[in-house]
Amino acid sequence: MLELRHVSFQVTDNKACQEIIKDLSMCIEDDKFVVITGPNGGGKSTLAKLIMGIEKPTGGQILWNGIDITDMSIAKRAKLQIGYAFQQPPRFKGLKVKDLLSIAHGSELAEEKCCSYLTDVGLCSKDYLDRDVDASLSGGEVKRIEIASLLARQDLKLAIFDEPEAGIDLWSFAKLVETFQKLKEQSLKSIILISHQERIMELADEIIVIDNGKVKERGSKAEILPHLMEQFSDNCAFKK
Ligand SMILES: Nc1ncnc2c1ncn2[C@@H]1O[C@H](COP(=O)(O)OP(=O)(O)OP(=O)(O)O)[C@@H](O)[C@H]1O
Repeated sequence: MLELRHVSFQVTDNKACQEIIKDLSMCIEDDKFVVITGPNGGGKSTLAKLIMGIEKPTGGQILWNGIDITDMSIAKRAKLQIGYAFQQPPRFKGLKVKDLLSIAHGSELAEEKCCSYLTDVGLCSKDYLDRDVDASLSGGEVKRIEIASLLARQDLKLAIFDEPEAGIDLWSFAKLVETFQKLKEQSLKSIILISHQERIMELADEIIVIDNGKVKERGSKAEILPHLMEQFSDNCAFKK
């Protein structure tokens, strides 16, 4: 179980202090598929980065299966089987896609297995295995390779996907929805998926709305989705 206790995160910008996450407490139960949503700038990615250790909270505690991970490095959290796919993934000059997938997997992956992870994210695998994960890939390609590398981490107990739909075409998005549906059915890990997409929210066991650095609402999709769509239909934060 993941537990956040009174977590806060402040930054100082031009001498002004901004509180991005505000005394936020929540638990994510094991093997749940949780979608985090909410308006742009509400603090969703920051929250994901705090869970992964990319940012350090300025207050509060984060516990993973009862272990206090608040001050742990990203590498240590990765060893505790927590993984994160960035909203804007990094590129690795000189590293081939098949090698990235093997590194993520933790051992040499057979070509056939690499291909199946790439197919799961809507990429025609044979075209990509030997490509470098560098600036020659488009934004949507690198994004899907990043998601495939998290899928290749079979040991994960908590997988965090930050807006997997961002920059992805409609055909690949349909494939991704199918892949997330399969992950949910396997029920082998907790999944936190940050998304604005109704079709992804429909997969959720639970939806958490983060707004202005706080949990604004949380509940089942039956409780949250209908009025969420109503509430935000005018400001285009959510797309069908
Ligand atoms: N290191 C930082 N320094 C200054 N401001 C920051 C920093 N990190 C985040 N912010 C600000 O905090 C707010 C929350 O950012 P965050 O990326 O977490 O939002 P989000 O909910 O993921 O938004 P979106 O839906 O647009 O991806 C934004 O206003 C952002 O500009």
